[in-house]
Amino acid sequence: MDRIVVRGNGPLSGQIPIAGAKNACLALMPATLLSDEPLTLTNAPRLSDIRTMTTLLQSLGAEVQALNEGRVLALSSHGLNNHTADYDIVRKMRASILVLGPMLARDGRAIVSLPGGCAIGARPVDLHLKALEAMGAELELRDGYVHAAAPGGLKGAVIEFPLVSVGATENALMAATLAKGTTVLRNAAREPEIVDLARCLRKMGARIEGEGTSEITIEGVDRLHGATHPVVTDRIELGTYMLAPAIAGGEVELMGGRMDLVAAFAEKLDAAGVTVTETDRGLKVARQGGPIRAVDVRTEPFPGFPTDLQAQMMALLCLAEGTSVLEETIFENRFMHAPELMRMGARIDVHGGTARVTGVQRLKGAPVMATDLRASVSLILAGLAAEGETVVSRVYHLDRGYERVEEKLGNVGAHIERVKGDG
Ligand SMILES: CC(=O)N[C@H]1[C@@H](OP(=O)(O)OP(=O)(O)OC[C@H]2O[C@@H](n3ccc(=O)[nH]c3=O)[C@H](O)[C@@H]2O)O[C@H](CO)[C@@H](O)[C@@H]1O
Ligand SMILES: C=C(OP(=O)(O)O)C(=O)O
Repeated sequence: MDRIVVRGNGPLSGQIPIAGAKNACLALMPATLLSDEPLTLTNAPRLSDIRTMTTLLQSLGAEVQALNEGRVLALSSHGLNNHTADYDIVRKMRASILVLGPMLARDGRAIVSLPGGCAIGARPVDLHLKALEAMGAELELRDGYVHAAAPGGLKGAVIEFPLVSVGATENALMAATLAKGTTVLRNAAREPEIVDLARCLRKMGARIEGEGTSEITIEGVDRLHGATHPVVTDRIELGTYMLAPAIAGGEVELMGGRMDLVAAFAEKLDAAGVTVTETDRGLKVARQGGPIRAVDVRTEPFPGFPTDLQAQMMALLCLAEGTSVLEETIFENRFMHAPELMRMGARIDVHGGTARVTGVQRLKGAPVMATDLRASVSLILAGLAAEGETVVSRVYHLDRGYERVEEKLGNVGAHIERVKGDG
């Protein structure tokens, strides 16, 4: 397995293009299951998670062609001939559960493996299942699979989520587009990826109002048709690369970046002593004159500070003047990067969902590894500012969500390379 080797070498300068969002694309791809007609997604990111969703959809009999070097995905569910999403694919990626709602809505049946927990938490899918049950689905859990049936079709329902779930909102939203009558989703997730999915579904003929607010209303229609849709910018890739000049110094322009996607995060950067300005091509990020300042961070559903940027923000705060308190409220076990950062000289105390980070003058390179995607990239960011060499192994986590990280950071002056071999 490959490793990423980073050598801290001072200020960065130049431009980094930001790709389409992994988490939007992973919800948009299953939307193809709602229609017989082709769905074309442009601005798709080239990531292993996208290849996993491709394999899953193909296993169901859908066609997925990657065109233009993977930037365009041409999907069609015309030949759908299997309604079972197999454990061997689903266990690799939790977003696989997003095929459940669409398959059930279109054909009245679906069998989908339960995804199981993962490194950052237990991550149950009870809210996805309850929402589908409220729409009239009959569900049975057998041998690790959800067996779902709605022989007479799904029916509109009022669904109030007890907590905000991105995935459950997406599954219910897709299912409701073909349900009979009106569905109201209350306490719905407001993430930009939800808005992007709703816009795509509307292009396919769905009748949806309220996306981006906590109440979404969907009038079911008889059928959806084909569409072409560009995947929204990846706000998590954007935020990650915004942290590169924040940590290493210098000035970097993030091409395609949008302030509305990262407003809560940019506010914390500003408080930490990092300037973010809008340009006509994206966002420009530069370190202000003085040291990095400690800031407190609490992760929350959008529009709050995203949990998917908590690990990367922690890397910055390891070098701040003073003590920062980071509170993780979304996932119960999302501080696995802390012990690895401590191996690089960071001072961090973790108690339950809270981490206290006391800034140090400098970090030192070390061999490190991570057990999830954002933890991995936080170690690369720390490596940009560390003395000596940082070697990050288990790079397959990184490849789930970052395309060519070494190329993007290398182009702005970072000393970073991918070494092929054992990891
Ligand atoms: C592919 C994708 O888009 N992944 C994102 C999505 O994950 P995902 O959609 O899985 O995350 P959710 O928003 O559903 O999870 C939020 C919280 O709700 C809990 N929960 C969720 C569903 C459920 O049925 N029952 C339940 O208890 C989860 O365990 C978690 O504690 O949103 C997360 C929160 O912004 C992000 O970190 C992930 O990157
Ligand atoms: C947690 C993440 O992804 P997933 O929900 O696919 O595990 C992430 O993108 O940081």
